[in-house]
This record gives sequence, structure tokens and C-alpha cells, in this order.
Amino acid sequence: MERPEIGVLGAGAFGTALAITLARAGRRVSLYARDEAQVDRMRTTGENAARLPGVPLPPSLRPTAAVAEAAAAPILLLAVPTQTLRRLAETQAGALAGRTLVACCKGVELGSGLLPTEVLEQAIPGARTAVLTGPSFAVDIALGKPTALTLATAHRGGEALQAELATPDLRLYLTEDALGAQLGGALKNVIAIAAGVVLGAGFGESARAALMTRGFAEIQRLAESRGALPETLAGLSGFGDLVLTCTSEKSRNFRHGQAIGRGELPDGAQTVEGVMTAHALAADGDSDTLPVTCMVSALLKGQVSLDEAKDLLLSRPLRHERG
Ligand SMILES: NC(=O)c1ccc[n+]([C@@H]2O[C@H](COP(=O)([O-])OP(=O)(O)OC[C@H]3O[C@@H](n4cnc5c(N)ncnc54)[C@H](O)[C@@H]3O)[C@@H](O)[C@H]2O)c1
Ligand SMILES: O=P(O)(O)OC[C@H](O)CO
Repeated sequence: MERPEIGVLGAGAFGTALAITLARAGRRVSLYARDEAQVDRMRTTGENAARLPGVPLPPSLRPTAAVAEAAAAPILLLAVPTQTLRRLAETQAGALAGRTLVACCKGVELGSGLLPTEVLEQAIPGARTAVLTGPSFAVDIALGKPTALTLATAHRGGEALQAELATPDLRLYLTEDALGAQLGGALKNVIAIAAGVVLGAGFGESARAALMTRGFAEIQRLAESRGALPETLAGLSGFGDLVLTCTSEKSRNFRHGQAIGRGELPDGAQTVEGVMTAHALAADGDSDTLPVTCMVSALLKGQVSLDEAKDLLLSRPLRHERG
């Protein structure tokens, strides 16, 4: 029996990489980009030069500018930045209804404070949602390097979805804890900005390790207070992604922080999810529970200087390590 087609909505780096690995594994995949010129270029050149230059698109991958064509598939991967997910879901609600919607973004929506699957469920009542998250750079997936991710869904049918989306290069671990998986993925971007600031400002790798440890405690505190499972946070979508994003210059969040730490202007054209997520969480939190997040938000808004941020980041009051 032929396996169902998969639609990927959003032809950025991550959407294209997921479409490539699925198509390479023999799946029929359509990749929706809203920009017709980009679709034409992908069709004629056989690559997505804007986002993943040099990686060929397999023949079973069909770029399309017609959202209805991609959304005809029963499983849809929504690979757009968190802050644009609602617009995509609301404007295409009719086409998306009745499909399995897999959010492939990491963040918290500004204004509502909602996570990606919560945005989808609000925009499309009754939607069957999941989230694909964890440590992975798009370029690694696209090049077929081995990657392990978390597939989280609170809905029934998780095993079937896992079987549909796993590829020989992309190992998927299943959990029902969609809340924990999404909070870990959202917060690690904020901590990665802080880690970039620490290195960019020359505070050193030891300070970064301290920051990452405190950042992880912050993730655990917030997520567990909302009902996430500790094992989710210790897994790929939490600890795993925190390590990758805080330690690699391939990360846009890390590089954003690094530029700020060096006193340079960050590249404003990149998708840097941690910026809006920091503001979204800080708007709702306080510096006792979310010290790193609140500091990152204040630094990004220019409300504190780099020196003040350093004190806030690295010179917290002495207390017991468990605190
Ligand atoms: N790039 C990575 O290595 C990577 C890895 C894992 C997860 N992610 C996550 O994937 C999400 C997307 O990141 P990315 O790297 O692909 O970003 P990107 O900037 O490369 O691409 C985002 C794409 O979304 C498209 N888009 C935005 N709004 C849209 C809409 N309404 N309809 C259709 N398309 C729309 C843009 O045109 C762009 O092509 C982020 O949440 C990111 O955290 C990225
Ligand atoms: O480039 P970043 O910082 O968005 O990180 C990409 C992925 O989320 C890493 O897992």
C-alpha cells in the first residue's frame, strides 16, 4: 500500500530540510512556499538556494505555491516561525481542518503566551496536533547526518505518526508531553541568546557552563510548574537542544547573543525565535522565577546595559545549589 503524502508548509531552512529527508526516504512530499518566485527557482534549479544552498531536492519533492495542493496531504508539517503560525493557521483554516498538524517551530507567541500547538488548537478548533522538536540543525538533516528528535502529541495515534515521519537518518522518540517538549524547545533559545552574550562579551566558557546550568534549572522550574514531566525536560527537546544551541555557532540564537555581547548589531534578517519568546515569557514572569529570561528580554530592549546584564547573569546571590 502506498504511504500517504506529506505536506510541508513553509519552505525555510527547517521545512526544506524535513521535506528533503522525507523525500529521500521515498515519501511523496509537497513543499509549500508562499513566494511563487521562490517556487519557480526551486523547480528550475533543483535546490532551495535561499535557505539550503547546495543540497539537491529529491525528485519526489514537489515545491508548490498553492497551499491547497500541499494541504491535501493528511499529515502537514508547519515549519514557519512561531510568530507567524497563527496567521498561517487562520488564513488557511479551511485547508488545514481535518489534517494532522505537526508544529515544527520552537517558541511562545507574543501577546497570548501560547505554545505552537495551543495556537493551532485555538485557530482550528478540534485540530489533531503534534510537535516535532529537539536538537537539529536544518543543514545536518538535509545532508543526511544522523539526528534524533522528539515527536510529542497529547492526541491518539502518536505511534502511527512516529512511523510515518521517521526516516533512516531521522530517529523520532515519542512522548505525550507536548507541553514539556514545547516549553523546553522555546526556552532553550532564550538561554542560547544568553550563552552567546556570555561568550561574545568574553566572559569565558566556564561562565557559559554556569549559565547553561542555571538556564536548565530555569527551564525545569517553569515547565514543571505548568505540569511538564521532568523526563521530557531532561530529554532531547530540553537538555539535548539546550546543549546544541548554546554551544554551536550554527545556532542563530547563539550568534544573535554573541553579536550583542561583542557590541555589534545582530543580523536582523534571520529567524531568531528566542527574542520574541523572551519578551513573551518576561511579560508574564518575574526575575525570581525567570532570571535569565527576564535579563535577556531587558537586554534586548535596551533596558539594561551589558555590564548590568553580566552582574544579573553571573553574580546572583549566594545560595544553596538546589535552590
Ligand atoms: N533552521 C533550523 O536549523 C531549525 C531546526 C529546528 C527547528 N527550527 C525551527 O523551525 C522554525 C522555522 O525556522 P526556519 O529555520 O525554517 O526559518 P527560516 O527563516 O529559514 O524560514 C521561515 C520560513 O517561513 C516562511 N513563512 C513565514 N510565514 C509564513 C506563512 N504565513 N506562510 C507560509 N510561509 C511562511 C518564510 O517565508 C520562510 O521561508 C523555527 O521555529 C525554528 O526554531 C529550525
Ligand atoms: O538556529 P537556531 O538557534 O534557531 O537553532 C536551530 C535549532 O533549533 C537547533 O536545535
